[in-house]
Amino acid sequence: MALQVNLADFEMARTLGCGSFGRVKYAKYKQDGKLYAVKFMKKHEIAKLKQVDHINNEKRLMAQISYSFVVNMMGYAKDDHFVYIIMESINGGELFTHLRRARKFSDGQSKFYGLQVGVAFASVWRSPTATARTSSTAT
Ligand SMILES: Nc1ncnc2c1ncn2[C@@H]1O[C@H](COP(=O)(O)OP(=O)(O)OP(=O)(O)O)[C@@H](O)[C@H]1O
Repeated sequence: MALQVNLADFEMARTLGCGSFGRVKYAKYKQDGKLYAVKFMKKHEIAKLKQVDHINNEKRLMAQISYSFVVNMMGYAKDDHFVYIIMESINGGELFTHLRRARKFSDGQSKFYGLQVGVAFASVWRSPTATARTSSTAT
C-alpha cells in the first residue's frame, strides 16, 4: 500500500514528460538512492477542469494496485499548490507513441501488448476495493 511521503526526502532531477495538470520529474529517494517518477499536479488546474474526483480516484486506485503490468505507486504527497504521485519510473515510453511511430502493430505485437493490458485490467478487477470504486465511478 502506497504511503504519504515527505517530498523533502526526494532530490528532483530532469523532467520526464508533461501531463494535463503539470509535469513528471525524475527524482532520487534520499533514503535508499532509488529513482522514481514524481507526477506534479496543479491543484488549481484540477479544480478548474472539475477533475477533483477523477484525481482522487486515480490516487486511491494506484495506491491499492501492485502488479507487474501496472505502473506501481510508491507514495503520494500534497502541499498548498500541488498533489504529487510518486511512482516507479518506466523508461520505455508510452504505448501510443510506439503505435504512432509504427502506424500499425503486427499481429504478434498486438497480441503481446493486448494481453498485457488485459491482464493488468484483470488484476484491477481482482482487487475488491478497486472494483467497488471503479464500478461506482463508471457512470
Ligand atoms: N512512471 C513514469 N515513468 C517515466 N515517465 C513517466 C511516468 N509517468 C509519466 N511519465 C512521462 O510523463 C508524461 C506525462 O505523464 P502523465 O501521466 O502526467 O500524462 P497524462 O497522460 O496527460 O496524464 P494526466 O491526464 O493524468 O495528467 C508521459 O507522457 C511520460 O512521458
